[in-house]
Amino acid sequence: MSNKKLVQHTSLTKAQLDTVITIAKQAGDAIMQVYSKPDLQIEQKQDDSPVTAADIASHNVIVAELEKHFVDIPVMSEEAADIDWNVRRNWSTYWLIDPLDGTKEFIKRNGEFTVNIALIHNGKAVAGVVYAPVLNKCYSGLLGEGAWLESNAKQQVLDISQQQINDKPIVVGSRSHISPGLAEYVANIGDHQMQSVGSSLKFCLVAEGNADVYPRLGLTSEWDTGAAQAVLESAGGQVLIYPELTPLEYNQKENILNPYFIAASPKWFERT
Ligand SMILES: Nc1ncnc2c1ncn2[C@@H]1O[C@H](COP(=O)(O)O)[C@@H](OP(=O)(O)O)[C@H]1O
Ligand SMILES: [Mg+2]
Repeated sequence: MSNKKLVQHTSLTKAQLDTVITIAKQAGDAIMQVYSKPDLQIEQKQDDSPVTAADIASHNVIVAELEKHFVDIPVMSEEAADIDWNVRRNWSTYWLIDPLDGTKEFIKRNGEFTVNIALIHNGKAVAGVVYAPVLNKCYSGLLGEGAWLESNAKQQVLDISQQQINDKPIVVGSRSHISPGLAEYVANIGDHQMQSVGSSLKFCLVAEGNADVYPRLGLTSEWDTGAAQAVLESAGGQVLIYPELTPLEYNQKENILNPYFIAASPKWFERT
C-alpha cells in the first residue's frame, strides 16, 4: 500500500484502520507474553520512568508492521523519540506511538495499560487505536467518521456528542501521577465522583460515556495522548488546552511535553 493514497485522504480508510487495529493487537500479544513471565525486565530510563521488556517488544512489532503496510510514513515512538526537531517539524503526516502506556500499571499487573497508535496529520490526531489487552477492549476512531469499541467480539459505536453531564459528575484522573492542579480543578466542580485509572484509558472512558471529564493538570508527552484524543474526538468529544481552551495539537514545538488539558464531551465545556 502506498502512502500517496494516505496523504491524499489525509487520514485512513476504514480498511486501513482495521490494519492498524490488527497491528495493535499483535503488539498486545507481545506485551502479554512478557506479562505472563515472572521477570518483567524492568529498567529505569534517563527521566527515571520505568521501561520493561514489554515496552520494547510492543515497539518492535508496531514499527515493523507499520513500515510493512504503510511505506514511507515516518514513525515517532516513545521508545525511539530522539528525532531532530528540524527533521520532525517538516512531517505533515506521521505515526505517533506509545507502545505501552501505563508502564507503572503494567508493573503492578492491574490491567490498566494500553497500546496506542495515532496518525497525525497537520498537527491533528486524525486516527487512533487504543488497545487494552488484559481488559480485552479495543477503541478506535477516525476523525469525522466515527469511533468504535470492540470488546469480546462485540462492536459498539461511540457517540457522546449529545451526552448529558451526570448530576454528580464522574471525574477520571491518573492512578500513579497525581498533581496539585487536579485537586484545585475538582474542588471547583462541586459534588462529584473521582475515579483513578491508569493510562490513556481515561480518555476512552469519557468516549464511552462512562466518565464526564478527564482533567490532566499534570505532565504528559505527545505519545501519551495522540491515539486516545483521536478516539475521543471521533466520538464527538473534545480535548482542549487548559486554561486557554484551545485544541490540543501535535508537532507544533520542539518540546514533546503537552500543556495541561481537559478531555470531555461538548456539554462539559458549555457548562464551565
Ligand atoms: N512528570 C511527567 N513527565 C512526563 N510524562 C509524565 C509525567 N508523569 C507521568 N507522565 C506520563 O503519564 C503516563 C501515564 O499516564 P497516567 O499517569 O495517566 O497513567 C506515562 O506514560 P508511560 O506509562 O507510557 O511512561 C508518562 O509518559
Ligand atoms: Mg505513556
